[in-house]
Amino acid sequence: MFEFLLGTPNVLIVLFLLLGLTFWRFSTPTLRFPPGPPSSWFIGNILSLPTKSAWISLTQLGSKYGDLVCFRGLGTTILVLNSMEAINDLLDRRASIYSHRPIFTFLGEIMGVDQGIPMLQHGPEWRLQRKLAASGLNSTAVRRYIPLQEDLAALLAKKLLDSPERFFSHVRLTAGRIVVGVAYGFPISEIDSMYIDQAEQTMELVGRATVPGAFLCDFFPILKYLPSWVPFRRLGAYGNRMVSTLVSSPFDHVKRNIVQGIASPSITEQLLRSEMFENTAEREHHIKWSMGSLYGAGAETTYATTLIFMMAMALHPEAQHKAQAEIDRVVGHNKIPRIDDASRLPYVGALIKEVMRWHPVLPLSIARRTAEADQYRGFDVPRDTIIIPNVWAIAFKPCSKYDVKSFIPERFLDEEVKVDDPALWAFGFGRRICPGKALAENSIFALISSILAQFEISPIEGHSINQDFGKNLVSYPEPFEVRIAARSMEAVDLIQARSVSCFCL
Ligand code: HEM
Repeated sequence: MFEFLLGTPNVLIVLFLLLGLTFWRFSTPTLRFPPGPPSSWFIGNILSLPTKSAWISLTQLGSKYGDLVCFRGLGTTILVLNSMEAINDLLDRRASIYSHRPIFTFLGEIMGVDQGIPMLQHGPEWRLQRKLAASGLNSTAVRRYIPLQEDLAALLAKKLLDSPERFFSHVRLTAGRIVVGVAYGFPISEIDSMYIDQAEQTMELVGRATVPGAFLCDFFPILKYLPSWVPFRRLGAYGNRMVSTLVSSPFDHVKRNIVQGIASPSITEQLLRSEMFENTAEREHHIKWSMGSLYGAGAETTYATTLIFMMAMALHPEAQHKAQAEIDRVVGHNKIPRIDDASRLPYVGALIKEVMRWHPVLPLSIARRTAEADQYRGFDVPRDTIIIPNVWAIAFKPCSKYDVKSFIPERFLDEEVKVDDPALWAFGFGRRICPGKALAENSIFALISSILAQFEISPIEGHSINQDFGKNLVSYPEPFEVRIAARSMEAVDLIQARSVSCFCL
């Protein structure tokens, strides 16, 4: 688990553990904490906190202990929220207390990721960066990017036609292209060569750093002062350089394009051109980091959702065929739905909601931290408590009529049952709700409806579909194989013709 710390003298680790334990034991006044797994006097119950695929075990613990499950030890208190009611009460109605993020020493401080929106603490810098992002991502502003999203969906269709077996990498590239296109406006050829590869390598390291326990300095921040030759410090310095390049180079590129008069429309271009503000170094820093946050937050989630859709379609042909029949009937046979057709396609809408419910891509949302001590339902919640909104528990809340484990889009069309709409929980809560929600919803509709209209996804004969999922913060499917084939010869012609008419090439 602590592989990156190899080389650190073990005696130092033991010393820090003992110091932490002693401090924690004797510095906590008697408080009333929510229930949780049994505690030992010395180390509390923190070691019972599941790390991999934690959402499943935490949901099981929720059935035993209720909406609130508490873990304590090593100076840390973690409160898991297992219901919409508890999440809304705290993250929304008490947003001034519950909107900080946990402090990740390795990812945040050492790699420098804490300068962008998702990891910034609730305060003036975060507010400013969110405002900049919202100016280009609100539901009106994102209409500007509909042609780009529809073009990229068409290019994905062409790639799926040419080399269907490489669908993982095609979908990943498409999800990245959308976010980079919206944030910086580069043509596709430039995006691929100058951005995506480097972004993916950086995200790989970021993914490793979000696994709890991967870096001991997240438990004992004092370790960050160890000399720079210690392996995890060297890796951190390397990560810091990658993050810095990822954030700076596309921003500088847009600036140069503006000077040369060749910048395409994008959020960065719009912000830099704004006549209401002077582009001081400080404002440029805010824009650079606000835009630099979008790839990490927006590409993986869109990628994961599309892959989950593909797996679900191969496993549930009846739902796929109903959605295809609706598209053929409403939009027309051999026509690709436009994003503006979404409201006319209720079954496709329900299928997308079911994809998001069946396997939420951020099953534990993104954790928060309390800014001050609080009390809830008669329990104490100390300052700096880590809050985990377990949205998996909401997705899998038992339902009287439909099996929660089955893939049944109809549950969202049935007025007799009340199922919490993923639009209300999959994108987070309160002040920190996902600022990319409107863009993401358009992307997901464009990609999924285009694939449904033009392809048939099915299992490969003689092969079972691997249904394992990643266990990190963003949980996407492990490699699986499916057959992806054009629905007809007319569909092949349509895919060819549409892909050459893309303006973004
Ligand atoms: C299916 C797609 C997506 C899902 C499921 C998703 C979900 C989420 C969730 C759960 C959060 C945490 C909110 C909270 O703490 O309450 C979040 C934050 C965020 N998302 Fe998204 N997101 C998606 C796509 C996008 C896209 C396309 C963008 C941008 C282009 C984006 C940008 C962000 C940013 C910047 C944050 C940090 C907000 C903050 O900390 O204040 N997301 N997202």
